[in-house]
Amino acid sequence: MKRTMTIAGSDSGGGAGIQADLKTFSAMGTFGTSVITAITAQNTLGVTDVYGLPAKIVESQIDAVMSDIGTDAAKTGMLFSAEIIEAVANKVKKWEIENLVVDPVMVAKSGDRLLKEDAIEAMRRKLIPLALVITPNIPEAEVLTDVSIKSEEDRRIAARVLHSMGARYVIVKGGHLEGDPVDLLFDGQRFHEFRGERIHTNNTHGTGCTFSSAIAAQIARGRSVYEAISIAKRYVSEAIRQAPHIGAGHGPLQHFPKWEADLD
Ligand SMILES: Nc1ncnc2c1ncn2[C@@H]1O[C@H](COP(=O)(O)OP(=O)(O)OP(=O)(O)O)[C@@H](O)[C@H]1O
Ligand SMILES: Cc1ncc(COP(=O)(O)O)c(N)n1
Repeated sequence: MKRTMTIAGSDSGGGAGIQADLKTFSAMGTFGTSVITAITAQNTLGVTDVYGLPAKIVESQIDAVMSDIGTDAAKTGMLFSAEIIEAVANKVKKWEIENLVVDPVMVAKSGDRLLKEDAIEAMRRKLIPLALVITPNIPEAEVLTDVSIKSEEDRRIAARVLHSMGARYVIVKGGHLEGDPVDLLFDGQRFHEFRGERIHTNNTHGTGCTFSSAIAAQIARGRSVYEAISIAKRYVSEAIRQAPHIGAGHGPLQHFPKWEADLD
């Protein structure tokens, strides 16, 4: 069985973070392991408290997983601080993790901050150069590149800047745009658009986490980055469509046991 590791924050509400990642890994037929960076007290309405863990325990969790179980791909989500980002980057190098998907999580759907302001430079310099795939949404791409994205041309410029920082594949997600969500991939040479149909709903808590985890799991299973993104997009759409209507705010998605089995 292929192995997938998430390095991310815990969401007590079960909709995003580590919890969404493990559900997605499982649905994709991979064995998921988890490295927790921060604990959030969170539900569908928002984040009421955050406790960042010391970088040392993040490092020892990675060592514990890698020294015994290993991984075929990994993803990062909420990394909270510059110290944690540096610790993760060092361990990714030490353990030679090449299939790394970086979801540069900065704020929750509710608007609460999940990454300290002074950690953005560490993300740019230490982690992005190690990424096989980086999956920013539009506001994250703007913060990382200092490009204000007002048009499709601006989005392409931002994707090029992120590629020049060292990420091999850049996908700037279109969930925050008006109309049907189109995600833009840049592989260093060509642009490719992944088109979806907008589902009008409040149940979108965890879409970004689910998307990046599904990409990591499909890469672990040997698919190309293009195939992995296309499968991840179908999975997220279906997971939004069948969301269970839990909580009074941005509700979580529905995950599907053994979804992978239906693919081939
Ligand atoms: N309402 C929607 N209907 C269909 N697809 C969506 C919708 N919202 C987001 N998506 C898709 O979900 C995936 C995640 O994108 P999104 O831009 O929402 O990520 P995100 O902004 O990181 O998530 P979040 O805002 O929860 O942090 C993308 O493939 C996007 O196109
Ligand atoms: C612990 C944690 N990590 C990430 C997110 C972002 O969620 P999304 O998947 O919606 O981008 C979150 N709300 N909480």
